[in-house]
Amino acid sequence: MTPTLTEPGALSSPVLNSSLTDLLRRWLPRQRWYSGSGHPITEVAVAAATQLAADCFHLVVRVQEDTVRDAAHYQLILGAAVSPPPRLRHCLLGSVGGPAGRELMVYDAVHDHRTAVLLLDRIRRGGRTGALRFESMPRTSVPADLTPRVLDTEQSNTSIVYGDRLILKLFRRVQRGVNPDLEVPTALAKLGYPWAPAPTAWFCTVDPFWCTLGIVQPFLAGATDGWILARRSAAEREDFVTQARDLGRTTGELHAALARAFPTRTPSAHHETRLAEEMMGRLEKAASAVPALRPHVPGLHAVFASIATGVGHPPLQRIHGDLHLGQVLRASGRWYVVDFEGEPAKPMAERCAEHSPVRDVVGMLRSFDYAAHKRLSPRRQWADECRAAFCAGYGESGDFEPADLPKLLRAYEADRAVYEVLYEAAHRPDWIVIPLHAAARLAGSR
Ligand SMILES: Nc1ncnc2c1ncn2[C@@H]1O[C@H](COP(=O)(O)OP(=O)(O)O)[C@@H](O)[C@H]1O
Ligand SMILES: O=P(O)(O)O[C@H]1O[C@H](CO)[C@@H](O[C@H]2O[C@H](CO)[C@@H](O)[C@H](O)[C@H]2O)[C@H](O)[C@H]1O
Repeated sequence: MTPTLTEPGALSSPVLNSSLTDLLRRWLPRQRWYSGSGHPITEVAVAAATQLAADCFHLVVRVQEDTVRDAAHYQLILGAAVSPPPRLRHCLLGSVGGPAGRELMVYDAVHDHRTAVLLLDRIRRGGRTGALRFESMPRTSVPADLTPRVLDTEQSNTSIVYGDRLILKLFRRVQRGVNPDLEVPTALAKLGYPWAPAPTAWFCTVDPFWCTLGIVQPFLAGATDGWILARRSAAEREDFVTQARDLGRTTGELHAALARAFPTRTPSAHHETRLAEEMMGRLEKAASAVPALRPHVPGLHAVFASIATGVGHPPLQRIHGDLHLGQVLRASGRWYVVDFEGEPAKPMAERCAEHSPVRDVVGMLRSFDYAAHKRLSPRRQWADECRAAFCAGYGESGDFEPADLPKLLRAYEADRAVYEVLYEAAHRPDWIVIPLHAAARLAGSR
């Protein structure tokens, strides 16, 4: 019989635990979805473990980084075997000492199709396994026997597509509470809003705290994401104005639906002063982490200061929170919006709070800028046309005309570019030139 990670006491044995956490300390920072600060990891600990199968464990691990105040938690599903099949070679973490002195190879079992099948089956049946809770929407059912494939797109989490009918997103960095990617589309579906796939099922844990771990939605087969479409169009010098205007309209409609589904708030008298201070604070932090941003600090400060005296602000409301071309899918001549998780690096409470809808507008404006950047394709005019068309479309269905709020738009765009500088520094240093270029433009340095 194959010894496994799950033999009684094996995972909790100090030997295995320490060799597993040593492996994790090296493996985690290399994962695309790891959202560390760049500081060295000082401690990794298994915060909760649930056995899913004889050779497969669901784990929540706590990761503490040097000089970072709060530890982060990540969801992992790990398998272990004395000699895993070659198809799992690409997702091996390394070996740990197993029971009876035998070496076990540990792998990221999310990439094992047996685990993917097991997970969907577990979700389909509902109920509990240890600390895990599996739930479905009333009057929905999850089909059985769908063939899984792990998506290989660039993403912050890990998604598995089942038979081109369902998509399961497994959140990697998890935070206490309901994830807005479950909360928001569920509330939109209750209103009958059709342009965000409605969750079919989900699962959560109660250990080490209550949090959403994964959601299942219908898969929009044949859909293409906006980033691919826009990049293709920019590279081939094709017109994207009609799609951009339609996307603006979709964003305005989305905000109108969100304002019906959740409370809205009139900004206080001091809102813009506080907002300008927050933006300056984020800029200071980013500039101390990324020296290349420093020359633009005075110019960006002036941009933020320009809103501090009050420029008139639309009501605050729930928003998408991380809207860009990769979050919209074109299917049957319509745009659909996905991924309501917000900026993954922000604390959950902040992501679930009311914000300015202008933030989503500039998210998309920045995305057109990315798609047309000369590193990718030299088309400034293409971006300007798309940005104008998007704003015009937004004005047709949203509560305000973006073009009427130039100072606010510029300040929010600069704030988003500052976020992107940090994001690229952490994940794609080769791309940092794109938001740095925007920071320079917005600061008036070029
Ligand atoms: N319902 C869906 N139908 C088809 N494709 C989807 C669906 N939801 C997400 N995707 C695809 O999966 C990718 C990653 O999903 P997303 O929710 O953005 O994950 P992450 O938060 O990890 O970045 C998207 O860019 C999109 O291409
Ligand atoms: O993984 P998420 O989709 O939640 O968002 C994160 O990753 C995005 C990149 O995959 C990042 O978006 C940035 O790059 C895009 C092109 O790849 C561009 O269209 C966006 O405008 C730009 O912000 C996003 O910021 C980040 O939160």
